[in-house]
Amino acid sequence: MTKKPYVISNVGMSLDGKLATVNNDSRISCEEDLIRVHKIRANVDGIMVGIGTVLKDDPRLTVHKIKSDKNPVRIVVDSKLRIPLNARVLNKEAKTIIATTEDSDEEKEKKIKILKDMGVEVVRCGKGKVDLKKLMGILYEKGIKSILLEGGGTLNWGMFKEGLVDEVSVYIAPKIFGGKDAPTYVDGEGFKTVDECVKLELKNFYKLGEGIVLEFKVKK
Ligand SMILES: NC(=O)C1=CN([C@@H]2O[C@H](COP(=O)(O)OP(=O)(O)OC[C@H]3O[C@@H](n4cnc5c(N)ncnc54)[C@H](O)[C@@H]3O)[C@@H](O)[C@H]2O)C=CC1
Ligand SMILES: Nc1nc(O)c(N)c(N[C@@H]2O[C@H](COP(=O)(O)O)[C@@H](O)[C@H]2O)n1
Repeated sequence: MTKKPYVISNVGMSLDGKLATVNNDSRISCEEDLIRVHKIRANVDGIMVGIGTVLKDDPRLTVHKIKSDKNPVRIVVDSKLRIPLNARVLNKEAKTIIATTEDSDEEKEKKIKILKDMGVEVVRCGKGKVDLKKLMGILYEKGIKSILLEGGGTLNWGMFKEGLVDEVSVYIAPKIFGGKDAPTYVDGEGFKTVDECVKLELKNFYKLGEGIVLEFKVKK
């Protein structure tokens, strides 16, 4: 495989592995944990989320919980180019790359032009859905050598399935959300057998606020 950025996957989840409640309330991390996450943000070249997260959370994806003179590049994986033009991730606080497919129609080409005029970079790879392996190679060539992957569950699945995640850190809040339709840390279709699944090596764990942080290396 061509060179790729080092990818750290981070989420805040309930004890039952949910990223949000069935009504999409995703206020899981305590303040101490958000500060921990922003320290990671300040030390990576890129922060990546899926369009589902942008549509539901309208995140800023900047370093705003701690002082930092640098904001990483924001990367949104958005196969069908659903990003609203007023999304906060498109503001001027940091550079933004939208990764979309090579699929084309008149409306999509118009939107790409508007995004480019706004100063947003659009990268195209894959058909039907974004080719995440190719995307990683493209981002590496652009100088993005490390990425904090901040979800959601669909993009996390895509990244784990393709073997693109190197490190995992999760904050587990002592809460149970329940709900079979509530988003989980890793959604998608899932691995069929334990043999196929992603294996992790526990590196560190500690109590933070009322929850716990777990840190793993992905076994390759
Ligand atoms: N508690 C936490 O730490 C976090 C919670 N969330 C929650 O997660 C939920 C959003 O998650 P999802 O709806 O799953 O959306 P998502 O953020 O995972 O985005 C999914 C989108 O990724 C795009 N995509 C393109 N190529 C792909 C590929 N090859 N593989 C996978 N995805 C690809 C598709 O356009 C797809 O619709 C929200 O409820 C949000 O609040 C999100 C991030 C962190
Ligand atoms: N670490 C963590 N804990 C939670 O409880 C969360 N809900 C999230 N969400 C992620 O952070 C993004 C919000 O970023 P901004 O503060 O707007 O910069 C959100 O979109 C999720 O990716 N993370």
